[in-house]
Amino acid sequence: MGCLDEGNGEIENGVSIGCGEVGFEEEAKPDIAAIEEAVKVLLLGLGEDINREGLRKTPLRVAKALREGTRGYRQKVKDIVEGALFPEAGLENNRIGHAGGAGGLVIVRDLDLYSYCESCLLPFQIKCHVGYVPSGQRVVGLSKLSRVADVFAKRLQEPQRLADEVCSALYQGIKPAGVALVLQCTHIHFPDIESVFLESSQQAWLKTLVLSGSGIFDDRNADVWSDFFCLLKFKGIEIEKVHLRGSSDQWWCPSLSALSAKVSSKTVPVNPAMVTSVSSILKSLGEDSSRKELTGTPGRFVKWLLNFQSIDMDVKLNGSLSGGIDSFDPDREVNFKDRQIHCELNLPFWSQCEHHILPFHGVVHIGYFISEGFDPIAKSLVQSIVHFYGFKLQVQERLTRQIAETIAPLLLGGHVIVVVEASHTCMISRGIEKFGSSTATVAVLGHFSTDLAAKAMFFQSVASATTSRGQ
Ligand SMILES: Nc1nc2c(ncn2[C@@H]2O[C@H](COP(=O)(O)OP(=O)(O)OP(=O)(O)O)[C@@H](O)[C@H]2O)c(=O)[nH]1
Ligand SMILES: [Zn+2]
Repeated sequence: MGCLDEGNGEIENGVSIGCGEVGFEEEAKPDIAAIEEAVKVLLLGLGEDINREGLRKTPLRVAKALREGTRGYRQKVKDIVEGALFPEAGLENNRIGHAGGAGGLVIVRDLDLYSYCESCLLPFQIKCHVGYVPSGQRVVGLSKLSRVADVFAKRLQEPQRLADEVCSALYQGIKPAGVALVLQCTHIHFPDIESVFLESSQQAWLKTLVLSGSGIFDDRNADVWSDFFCLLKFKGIEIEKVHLRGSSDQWWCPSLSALSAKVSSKTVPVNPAMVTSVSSILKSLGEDSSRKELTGTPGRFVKWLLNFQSIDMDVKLNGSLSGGIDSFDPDREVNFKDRQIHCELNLPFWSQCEHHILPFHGVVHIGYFISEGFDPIAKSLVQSIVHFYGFKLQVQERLTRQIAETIAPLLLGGHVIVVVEASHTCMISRGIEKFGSSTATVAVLGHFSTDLAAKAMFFQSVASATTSRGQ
């Protein structure tokens, strides 16, 4: 079995590689109790009752999720790679060419990883493609490429540094001819109340792609890179078609964008006790909260969280509700002879699961009957109702019910059906880590609970809208 040689390389934030070891100088174990106390401060800052049913265990769940999400600080590359280097012959009697353990390119593609964004503390998704060119007649166990990538993903990260750290650790750990990485990173959009109400068509995702190479991949124009991209193309990953983030890109995290900084400076001032508690969470995780990339992070995370307090939104919603409906006549029943089903489909929403304070987001579909002579509810009002209930600490079933119960009184007879489709970061980035999973919930009021044909008609409209959304 191959063994690791001494290798020293300094990686930023005090983490160094010594004989393939990667980890903080001292063993940093997150202080779960301290993180729980800090999360309670955040919940109180949102105007929440920390003793209510859904939130009682939330501080502990959040502390466990953060500990899990930063376990990389406590793992060592050496423990992963050592014992997983296998002797593998190259070409016989030195024929010209390269293959096997002496020069045959190896790539593991489509590794799903999650990391915490160091700028805003939200989890971001990574599609990782990692490859190397073996040398010295030995190859590494394929799973170790993913495990080493996960060591660095399970930290507070930024895409380019993540790619460079994995590349460097593999290059030092395996001692191959070269290592290369392509990371396709996806960050949830960073909505703020103002801009969300202005243009609800905001896309929910921001994407970037970064590369890193060492050894024979050092030179971006080396032939071996075109071999690497060809093997990615077989999986439909066309680098040319993906925005390759360069140094000119002024920011990766949407919370750093000028728009977000400008708009959010207009929203409620950030609560200093909440900012201090996020700084204490960073310290409990063993991070150096004074390192330049982290100095603004607590404030940016609190600004994100303040989207989910419910205080001033009530005013906003009631204002539009009372002014919005003038044709409402509670006694007039729908004349089902000439009724139609009006659908509002693919209304975007963002929310935070109250169990883990992690985003879940997706789309809302709403159907209701309208009669001749009655106008549908203004789409902007329906979208405001969706955002009003989205921007709270929620569970998806409650969100679905609340939207239906708020819309029903605006309708003749109150007949409404609501479907919410969402992906839950808490089920993808941690815990069961089921990438690609999504949850749908339904609320039916009045006639939709008995009129199966009407319900089927609505579901059909959603199905065609979903296909057109390319889901
Ligand atoms: N019904 C429902 N459950 C949710 C929602 N968001 C998060 N959850 C669940 O909340 C539950 C919390 O369960 P706990 O066992 O207390 O916490 P946990 O140990 O973090 O759970 P795991 O996610 O299974 O690791 C999990 O099963 C989550 O999937 C939601 O919108 N609706
Ligand atoms: Zn971010």
